[in-house]
Amino acid sequence: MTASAAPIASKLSALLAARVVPVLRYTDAATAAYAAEVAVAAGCTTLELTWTIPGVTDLVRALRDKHGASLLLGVGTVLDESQAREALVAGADFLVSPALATDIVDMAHAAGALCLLGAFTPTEVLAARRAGVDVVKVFPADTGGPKHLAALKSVYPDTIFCPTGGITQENMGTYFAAGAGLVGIGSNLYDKAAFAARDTAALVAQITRTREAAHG
Ligand SMILES: O=C[C@H](O)COP(=O)(O)O
Repeated sequence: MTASAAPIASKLSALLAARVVPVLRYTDAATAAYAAEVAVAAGCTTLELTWTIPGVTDLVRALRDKHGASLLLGVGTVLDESQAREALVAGADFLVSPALATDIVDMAHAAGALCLLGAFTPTEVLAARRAGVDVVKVFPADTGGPKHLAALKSVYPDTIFCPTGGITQENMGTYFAAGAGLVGIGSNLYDKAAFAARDTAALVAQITRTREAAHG
């Protein structure tokens, strides 16, 4: 495993400090690479690259080579041990699954990486906690909204929640108020017209505003 030697605790601190995790889900690697560079230019210190990006592990390596250990790189939509292993070998700092893929938690930790598993119900959150996850990804967040998150937080106050799915710059404050430790933003992070036009300056300005809003 080639995950950075930084201890898991410091990676968790860095993830929480970021507040917003850009979730890059694209069907081609070049578009994902562009989205990653825009996010970094806007000051994002962490990125989640979904397994659905062709050659995602090559992209992880390329971003690591270019930006070093200070950029916290996660691989998302990890569904099984084989994907987890490849992501960790590529140097992922964290793994994210949309579901209770409890078999990848110990693998991540053994490689010095964090693990975020998806859960939606109180029973699923309990299973995620028992598996030792670092953060529970409440997915899909907008199905239950901030009230659902607040209800989960009320019974699991020491769990770090990362609602993901339908989060926007406009609504993320309601999730933080409901107890989110951080949020994942995918399709709403980039203005679609600006992204299509590859208007980097506009995108950087927009994402900078989102980051600043997340820090209150
Ligand atoms: O894995 C998470 C989702 O792809 C992100 O959802 P979103 O695009 O609604 O933010």
